[in-house]
Amino acid sequence: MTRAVLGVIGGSGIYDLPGLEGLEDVAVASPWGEPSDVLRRGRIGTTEIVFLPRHGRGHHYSPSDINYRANIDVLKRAGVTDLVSLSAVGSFKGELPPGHFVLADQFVDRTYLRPSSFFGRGCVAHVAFSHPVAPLLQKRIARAAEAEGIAHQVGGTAVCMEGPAFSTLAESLFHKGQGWDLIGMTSMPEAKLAREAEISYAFVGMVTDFDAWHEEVGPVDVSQVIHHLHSNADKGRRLVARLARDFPADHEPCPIHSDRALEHAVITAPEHRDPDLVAKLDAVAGRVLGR
Ligand SMILES: CSC[C@H]1O[C@H](OP(=O)(O)O)[C@H](O)[C@@H]1O
Ligand SMILES: Nc1ncnc2[nH]cnc12
Repeated sequence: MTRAVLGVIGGSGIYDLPGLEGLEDVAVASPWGEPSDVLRRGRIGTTEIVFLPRHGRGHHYSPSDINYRANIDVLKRAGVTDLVSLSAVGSFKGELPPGHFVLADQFVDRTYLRPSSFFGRGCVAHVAFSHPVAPLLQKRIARAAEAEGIAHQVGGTAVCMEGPAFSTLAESLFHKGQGWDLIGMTSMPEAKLAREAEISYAFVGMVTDFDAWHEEVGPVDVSQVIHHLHSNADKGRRLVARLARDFPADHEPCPIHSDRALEHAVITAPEHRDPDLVAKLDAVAGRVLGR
């Protein structure tokens, strides 16, 4: 049995988690570079929580500048077993208006400026990623949303764009035409890296706008986005508090093996592995690389 540690990545508008007991800030070093901020550790009830604001406190990293590898690496080093990603998103559906939460479980990666794997030359690994979200964690979040009376949809597809500018009208109509639900700028490569690090991951998209497609609403209005960011942030914090309150003491083995994703993934023969890369992988892949 592994003790559960609930990680929370706060997105735009969520730079803190009030209500943590026994709070301490811990600067965790990573061989992958600078994470977005120090980790804030604490407890809600008996559940251990580790919180990291994705853009840093003060929001100084743009979506393309975030060191996603360092963020996931330090969360792994802190013992995080289950990770909830909170993210402000645009919606492609009239029935998913600002204020709605969407527990997306599919992603389309349209980013192009971000390293998206811990692995590479000298240690190649291929993890399964057809189902990026851990179903038991998603179910627990859905129950917490229900209990808190937060309007939400379970499941959905989020496209991740590079940003930081919002989409053109043509892009927005194209994305909507695909039948996708949401657009954001940060789910990728975060979700992929969590899988490589064998952390069970779930995503909460908190809708702030209708992107650019909506004829009556028009283009994204940043002042409206910020208004909704603030009201969503309060609900997001309530959601996490409820999730934590009812969280099991031990990590629940993931039925789709998101917590064992590296079991057969490393393909480079031991004698051909780059010792420097293997050393950097101590936290993420130590379980299978024998470190
Ligand atoms: C302020 S709206 C655009 C900004 O908000 C989202 O950030 P996050 O996913 O961290 O909540 C979006 O991805 C953009 O970075
Ligand atoms: N319309 C949008 N496009 C991309 N990211 C977003 N985050 C919030 N709203 C967004």
